Amino acid sequence: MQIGELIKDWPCTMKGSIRVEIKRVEDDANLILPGDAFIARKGNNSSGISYIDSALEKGAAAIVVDDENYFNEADLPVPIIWVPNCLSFIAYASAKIYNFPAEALTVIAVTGTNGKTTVTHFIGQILNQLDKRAMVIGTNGVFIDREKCYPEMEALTTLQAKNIQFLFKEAIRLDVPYVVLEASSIGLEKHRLDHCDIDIGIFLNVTEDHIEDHGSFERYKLSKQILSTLAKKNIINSDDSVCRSIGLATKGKRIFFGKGSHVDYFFQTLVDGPASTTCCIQHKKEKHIVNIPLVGDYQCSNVLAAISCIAQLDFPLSDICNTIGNLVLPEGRFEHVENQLGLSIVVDYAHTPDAMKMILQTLKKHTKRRLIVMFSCGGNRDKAKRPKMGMIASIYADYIILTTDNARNENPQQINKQIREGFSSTQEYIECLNRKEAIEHALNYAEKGDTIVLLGKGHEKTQQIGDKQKYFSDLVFVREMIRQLEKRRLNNH
Ligand SMILES: CC(=O)N[C@H]1[C@@H](OP(=O)(O)OP(=O)(O)OC[C@H]2O[C@@H](n3ccc(=O)[nH]c3=O)[C@H](O)[C@@H]2O)O[C@H](CO)[C@@H](O)[C@@H]1O[C@H](C)C(=O)N[C@@H](C)C(=O)N[C@H](CCC(=O)O)C(=O)O
Ligand SMILES: Nc1ncnc2c1ncn2[C@@H]1O[C@H](COP(=O)(O)OP(=O)(O)OP(=O)(O)O)[C@@H](O)[C@H]1O
Repeated sequence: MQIGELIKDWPCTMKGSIRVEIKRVEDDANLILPGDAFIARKGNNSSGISYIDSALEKGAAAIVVDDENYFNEADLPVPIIWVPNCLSFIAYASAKIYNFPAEALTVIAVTGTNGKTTVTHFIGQILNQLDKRAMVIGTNGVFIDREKCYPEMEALTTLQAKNIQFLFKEAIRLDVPYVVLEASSIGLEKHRLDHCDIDIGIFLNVTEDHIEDHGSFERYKLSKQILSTLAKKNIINSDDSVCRSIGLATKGKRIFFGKGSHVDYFFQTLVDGPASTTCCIQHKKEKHIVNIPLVGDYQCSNVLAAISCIAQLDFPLSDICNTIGNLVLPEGRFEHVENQLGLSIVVDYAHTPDAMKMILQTLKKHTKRRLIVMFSCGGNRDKAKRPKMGMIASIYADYIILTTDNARNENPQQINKQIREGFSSTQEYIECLNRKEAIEHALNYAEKGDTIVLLGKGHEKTQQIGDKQKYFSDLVFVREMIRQLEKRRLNNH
């Protein structure tokens, strides 16, 4: 596409020829290929302007900036364009280069502090069972019909706009009509979901997370709210007060789901078992009894979010309800680890106060003996949630193992000290900073009938210490340790 065509409907100023051919838009100079337009945007760590020379060496055919002074003074061998905001331009230009692919797809975006990965995967699984192909994009990666693909994509909850638009184009090429993606507050604020032609937006819950990134809870909420303006129809959890207020302020079409019988789709828990939950799902006068193979009211709410969404795509509610018995959680979410030690061992991704409360409340209810909780909090972010998570852990746990969870540039001992501010004075705990040793300690400390829950890392395969990502997987390590313990106990008999 010629650069003139690319920018003709966008506010901008240009120097140079409008006839230069552009293949893609790219904001990382390291990834520039000949014929790309390099978007030299300001970042948190550096400015893309420092990388213009490198982009030109790699064959950039045009440069886009949002720095007016640089634009005025620049004298480059290729066209240069000034736009008011590079991030919003990159979303538009990526969509335009691929001929606005989202318009040919059904796009569903799920936001919320917790449950986005879970609900996007549920929607994908239900669509598959209804014989529809679906692409799911989010924290755990990109999946087509439950197969992981595009492993080279950066691990973000909401991918950069250039990658989302590329995947939309891929979905069309591969004949996948539904794309379900996670909408993080950061992704929404950074325009990654602009020009995605979102058919349905889903609001799960808004509690505390990323407050330091946004500056305040109010701004975090406003970032989430952006989705309600991008989506043609919004599906809102009426049990969450912030979501409800966003829903009520929405001018477009909206559907509410939750526990109250006054909402469009509601559920009532009939049997709350140790491995599954039986619910009555109701829409107007239509009622269905479903057996959800999951525990916890919050999971029923996640399932209802997915059901309400698919029902809006004109699938009969009875057909949708028939698929619920086969739902499985994504990797690292309430994942039971098989063992012959007589223990219940769960790996979970909870890393916010609300998520922690949900999982610990659920586990406590179904634990035969003691609940042993291993966790810490991430470094360089959201300090306020540390004592809150400490308090929640202390309410439910019989024994706590404080460890390290992406301490980044902070001292993990200091992080754990802040967590302990929330502990009750009688709380039994130990600190094992080495995560491997912490898991080992949990397994050695536990006795038959106890429940161990390893929180915070879920599916993740790395631990960030300083600026380095080191390999670590709770799931891999705990399985390995269990095997060794089982062998040792067998030999001792
Ligand atoms: C806050 C945010 O959006 N950060 C992303 C952003 O970084 P940045 O804007 O600070 O960019 P920068 O590093 O200062 O660089 C400025 C510009 O120079 C370019 N550059 C930089 C270096 C270089 O050698 N060459 C070069 O061209 C960069 O590509 C960029 O265009 O652009 C980077 C390059 O694409 C991303 O890797 C980075 O995401 C980082 C990995 C990240 O951790 N983001 C997190 C905070 C994030 O987005 N999280 C949300 C929420 C998750 C949740 O809900 O838990 C998510 O949706 O994932
Ligand atoms: N509806 C919910 N309400 C509160 N907590 C939840 C809910 N659903 C899941 N959780 C908890 O949150 C954890 C993370 O779930 P999930 O990965 O689905 O959320 P997410 O919003 O995608 O998280 P992230 O944005 O960090 O990727 C789960 O392991 C579980 O402990």
